[in-house]
Amino acid sequence: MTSAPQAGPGAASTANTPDAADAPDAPGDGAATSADGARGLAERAAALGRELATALVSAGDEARLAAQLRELAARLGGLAGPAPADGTPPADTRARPAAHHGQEPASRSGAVGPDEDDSPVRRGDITPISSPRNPLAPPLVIEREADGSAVGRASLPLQYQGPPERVHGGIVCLMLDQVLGSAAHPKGAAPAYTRVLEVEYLAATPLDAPLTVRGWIERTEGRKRFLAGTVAHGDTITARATGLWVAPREAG
Ligand SMILES: CCCCCCCC(=O)SCCNC(=O)CCNC(=O)[C@H](O)C(C)(C)COP(=O)(O)OP(=O)(O)OC[C@H]1O[C@@H](n2cnc3c(N)ncnc32)[C@H](O)[C@@H]1OP(=O)(O)O
Repeated sequence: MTSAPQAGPGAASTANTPDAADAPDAPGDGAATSADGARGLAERAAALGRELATALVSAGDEARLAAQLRELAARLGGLAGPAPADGTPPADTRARPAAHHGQEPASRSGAVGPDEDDSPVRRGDITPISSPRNPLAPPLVIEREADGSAVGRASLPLQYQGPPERVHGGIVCLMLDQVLGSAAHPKGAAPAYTRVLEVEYLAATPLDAPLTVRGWIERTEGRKRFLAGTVAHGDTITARATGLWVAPREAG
C-alpha cells in the first residue's frame, strides 16, 4: 500500500525533513502569520474531527450520540468565532462546487479545495496518517533520530480497527509507508517514491495502545534506497517491512 506525497515525499513528515521545516507554513521565528493562524485553527478543528470519528464508530446509544454531536458542534462553532456581521464568508474561504461525475473536480482533494494549487498547504504535511491538521490522521508523530532513522509514535482509537481489538492491516501498512518514506529522505536527498513495500504481520497491533514505528535505510544503490522497518507495541514487534524507494531517473 502506498500513499501519494503532496509535494514530494520530503514534505510529508512533521519536523524531520528539510522540506517540512522550510515550508512557508512551518512555524516562523517571528510574528504569527495568517498561515500560522489557519494551521492552528485547522489543527484544533481536526482534533474535534478525530473525536467525532471516534464517537461515530463507538456509539451504541442514539441519545448519547446526539448529545456528543451537539457538544462537538458547539465546540467546533466556538473555534470558528462569530460570523461576519453581514453573514457572508470572505471570498477566498467560500466552498467551491462539489465534484460530480463528468465535471471537473473542484480540487484534487475534495469539494472545498486549498486556496490555490500552489498553496503553502500543499507543501506542508497534509498526509492522512501524520498531519495534525488532517482529521483522518491519528496523527502519527514522526521524528528523525541522530542515526538518520525515523521513529513514529501514535495510539490509534477505534476508527482504525480492522479485526476486533486490532488495528486494520492497511493502516499498519500506511504507517510503515510513511515512516520508511521519511527515513528514505536524509537531508538533501532527491525525492524518491515507494516502488516496493512488503509487510509481514507478525502479531496483533493493538488499538488504544502506544505504538512505535521505526524505519531506516539498509543500503543505497544509485537512485535506489532499500529500507526496513518495524511496528512495535512495547517489546512486541507486531509487523515488519522492507521496501524500495526510487528517485525518478530525471532527478539525476
Ligand atoms: C516524508 C515521507 C513521505 C512518504 C510518503 C509515503 C510514500 C509514498 O506514498 S510515495 C507515493 C507512492 N508511490 C508512487 O507514486 C511511485 C510510483 N512509481 C513511480 O513513480 C516509478 O515507478 C518510480 C519513479 C518509483 C520508478 O520509476 P522507474 O525508474 O521507471 O522504475 P523501474 O525502472 O521499473 O524500477 C526502478 C529500479 O527499481 C528496481 N526494482 C523494481 N522492483 C524491484 C524489486 N522488487 N526489487 C529490487 N529492485 C526492484 C528496478 O530493477 C530498477 O532498477 P535499475 O534502475 O537498477 O534497473
